[in-house]
Amino acid sequence: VSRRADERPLKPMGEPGSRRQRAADHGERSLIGPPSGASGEPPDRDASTPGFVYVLAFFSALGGFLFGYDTGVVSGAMLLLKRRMNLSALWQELLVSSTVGAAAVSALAGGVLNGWLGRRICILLASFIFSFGGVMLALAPDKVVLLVGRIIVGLGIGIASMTVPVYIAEVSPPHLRGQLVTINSLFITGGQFIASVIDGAFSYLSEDGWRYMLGLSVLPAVLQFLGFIFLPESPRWLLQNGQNQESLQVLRRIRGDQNVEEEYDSIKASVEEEEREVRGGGVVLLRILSHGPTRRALIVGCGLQMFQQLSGINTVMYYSATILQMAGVRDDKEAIWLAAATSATNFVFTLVGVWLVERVGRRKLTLGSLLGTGLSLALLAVGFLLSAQSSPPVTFHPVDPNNSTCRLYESCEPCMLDPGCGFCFQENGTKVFESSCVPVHQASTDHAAWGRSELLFDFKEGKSPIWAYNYCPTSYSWVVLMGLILYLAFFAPGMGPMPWTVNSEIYPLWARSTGNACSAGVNWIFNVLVSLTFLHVAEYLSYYGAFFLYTGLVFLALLFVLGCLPETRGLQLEDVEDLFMGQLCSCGASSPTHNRHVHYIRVKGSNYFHSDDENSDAD
Ligand SMILES: O[C@H]1[C@H](O)[C@@H](O)[C@H](O)[C@@H](O)[C@H]1O
Repeated sequence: VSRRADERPLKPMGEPGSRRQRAADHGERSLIGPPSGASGEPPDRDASTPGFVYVLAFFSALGGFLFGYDTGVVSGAMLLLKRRMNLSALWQELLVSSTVGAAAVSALAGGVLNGWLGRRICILLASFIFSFGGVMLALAPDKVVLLVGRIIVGLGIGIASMTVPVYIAEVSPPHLRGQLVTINSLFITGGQFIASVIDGAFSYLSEDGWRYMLGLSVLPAVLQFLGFIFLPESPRWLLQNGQNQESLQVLRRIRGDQNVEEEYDSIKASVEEEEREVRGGGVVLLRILSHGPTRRALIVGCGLQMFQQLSGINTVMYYSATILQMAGVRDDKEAIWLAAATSATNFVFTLVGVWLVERVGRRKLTLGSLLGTGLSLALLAVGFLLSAQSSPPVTFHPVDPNNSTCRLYESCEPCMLDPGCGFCFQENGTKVFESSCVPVHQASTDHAAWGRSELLFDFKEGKSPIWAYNYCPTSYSWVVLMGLILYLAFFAPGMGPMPWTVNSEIYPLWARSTGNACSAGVNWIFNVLVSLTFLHVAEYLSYYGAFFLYTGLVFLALLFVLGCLPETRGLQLEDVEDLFMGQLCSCGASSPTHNRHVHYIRVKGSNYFHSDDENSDAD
């Protein structure tokens, strides 16, 4: 009967019996020859990390770019498409959410594909799917082909979203892993930013602009496909699949003149031990659930991804245009460019995350980010609350031919929360006058169903009324705007990238594909849930209520991370499992590397560690 791993006590790294020690023991039997770094001096990591690993990270992260581009570009494309193809609200919703839905399905299926075909083939497959879907979208003759294209692109995004972080984590040296995996998230937000710029640039081409917007993603997809024809498979996957020589060759290629023997031994020992421990096969997910440390890792991984989406990032990104309209930006074109500024903020602050991840570690970065995100959400909510309390009254009640609900509202707030109505008003400086609540046009939310000319009749010459759909004019918009900027500045370095980074490193090799598939699936499922429910939540709780709700969820996330997220910085992937040996919610407190950054050096078959205080800062 095999020993249950969750019954094993938590062992400090380097103690006899830890993975590291087992790897060192295994090293004594190594066939590869004496280690080159056995002098007792820590290896000069910066000098010996070859550029090739950055090339690998770049080509892989193009998958992140496509993820960001394809999810980001659709809002701008939809503005043109809904007019060109006369799309109903249902079709618009379908075209937007089908991609995210398809990504959820393919991320879940990606686990099996990853284990079976390997990371490299999966990335090749994803870039092929992206290219094919992109061509289809660019040439689409009608909305049905568009829908099929969007689903195909979504399938690519799902596979890429779970494979790329795993691949980067598996090829990176431990001291750079966090930074390189976080670059994938940087590429996601970079993709969203470029998409918003492309949306802005091509919005002037009202005829065919959407074809360029949707089709341009083919370029990075083809670049990634070509690159990966020449790039190697992950050495860890190769070893797991018995291709030992190939694995060693790849390790030598990606580590340059560094000593690869210890890493090779460590992976090999880990694979062998896993084979013994998880002998018997069966469904990997069931094995994960019945094995304490991996079950706990899965809870942490999925919890992080769930809370990332429950923090409302995609609502805030999507809603930024409306927030800007509240702040007085009334021109459509100007709003599009300012929305690009929002995604630029998200991008720039993700860069801060790349810089911080190896300096402060995943845990502190996530905690700090959550704290700031929660406070910014509260500020956003207060901004919306103040705006609601000073909501301008309806002063003009035109006769409603259809007796719609719009005629019942006395102020802008309930009127704008009703998806069937909009607020029509005149403005003198910040003073609102001659305002009414009228039904929105069935085909487009850009104008009212009727009554515009009737209203115009009453208004002063030369001044046309402003049509506000989804927002109310307010003098507290600056509070909301500040909340928005602070939100992005805090979310982007931590809660944006860390769920992806942490998931790429917390599972043992046998559970890595499935663990990442599940957590990426959770991310996509909550992405759909939050974006589809936002307007309904706002209808019941009002905007400030919705943002207070997100604030509460971020507070829960903070407790979750505080209790359950261990620090993985600087550890070899094979050692991370040891962090989950203890109780789930003691991870933060009992992490063996807490306040201690372990650095191992092999000396003639035995090992010891240098602490951070000595000479091994990972910067
Ligand atoms: O990490 C990413 C990033 O933060 C994006 O901005 C967001 O749109 C995604 O949903 C998220 O997974």
